[in-house]
Amino acid sequence: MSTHRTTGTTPAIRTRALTKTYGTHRGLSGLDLDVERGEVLGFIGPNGAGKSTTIRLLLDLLRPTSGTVEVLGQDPRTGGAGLRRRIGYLAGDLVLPERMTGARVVDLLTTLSGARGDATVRRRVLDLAERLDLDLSRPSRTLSKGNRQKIGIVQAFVHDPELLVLDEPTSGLDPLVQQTFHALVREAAARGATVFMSSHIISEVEQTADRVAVLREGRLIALATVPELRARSSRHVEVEVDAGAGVGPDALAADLALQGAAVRPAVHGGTRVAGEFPGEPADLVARLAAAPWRESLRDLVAEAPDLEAAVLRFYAPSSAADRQPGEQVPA
Ligand SMILES: Nc1ncnc2c1ncn2[C@@H]1O[C@H](COP(=O)(O)OP(=O)(O)OP(=O)(O)O)[C@@H](O)[C@H]1O
Repeated sequence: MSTHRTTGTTPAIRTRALTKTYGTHRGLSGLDLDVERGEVLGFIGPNGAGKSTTIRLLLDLLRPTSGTVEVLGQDPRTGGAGLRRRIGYLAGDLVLPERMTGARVVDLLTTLSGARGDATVRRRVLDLAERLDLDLSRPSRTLSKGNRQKIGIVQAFVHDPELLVLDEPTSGLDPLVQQTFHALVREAAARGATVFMSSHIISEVEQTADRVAVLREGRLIALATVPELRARSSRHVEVEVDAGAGVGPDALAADLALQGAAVRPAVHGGTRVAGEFPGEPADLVARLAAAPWRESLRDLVAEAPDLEAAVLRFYAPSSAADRQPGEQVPA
């Protein structure tokens, strides 16, 4: 295992005005981003937002048009093999040699990344394969997309790198394997590794990410912690009171400050409304406790906050146009 993780004083990743254009086409525009050591950062954005471009710039697979990038305190351009060995990388467009077995591919890639084929690494390969339910004895060409992706995950994690850079890592994985993957990310973070992982949907990163950076059309349009996003997103709430309470739907919605309230069929023959509650759970409890109809409450539903909806507001062209890069999620 590496001994120099969490000892660095510089961020694991630092970009300043990082820009990449493809001819006249914009790939990434002026990215300023610090990813702290030991942090899990979810890098999300719709197709074509510039996620893979950023990742390739971090790994010196692409060169910036302008701006700077530092990875583990070094310039990826000059860091060479020494720097690469400290990084576990899963490519978004993973291509595997068709005839090689999973075991051979992992062996080759771990050798290239500098992890010698010692007993610790061999044990780690077998452990990862077992946890991911991956048969290493089969040639890559006979594997499904999800099983190929597992090979990519094994080779990224096997040498316990200081920094994991993962491009759409859960692509093709079934929900059970996704849970195993999230556990691997949490374990890596627990030992002090930094994880930079891209996705186009937040639900894939919210379980593990400390912060989420939202990219759209090559620009960083939001950077927030998951709790901040959660606090700023609304939750779907339904309340139902006894018919005998004589409370109308408008009063119910007003007492709870529900947004976009609509009348719903009442399960128990009373009055039922549904709407979005934008505050914290404690605010909802306080409003319920203060409501004149609280003794007549028959049913209550309060769903988990919809982070997807909160983030989708940033994807909408109108919301992004005037926002500055890095601006926090508004309330
Ligand atoms: N080699 C290239 N030549 C020209 N344009 C490119 C090239 N690579 C990327 N682009 C363009 O740059 C923009 C950003 O692409 P990028 O692949 O970084 O986005 P992404 O966020 O990773 O998207 P996805 O989620 O679809 O993988 C897109 O408009 C894309 O068409």
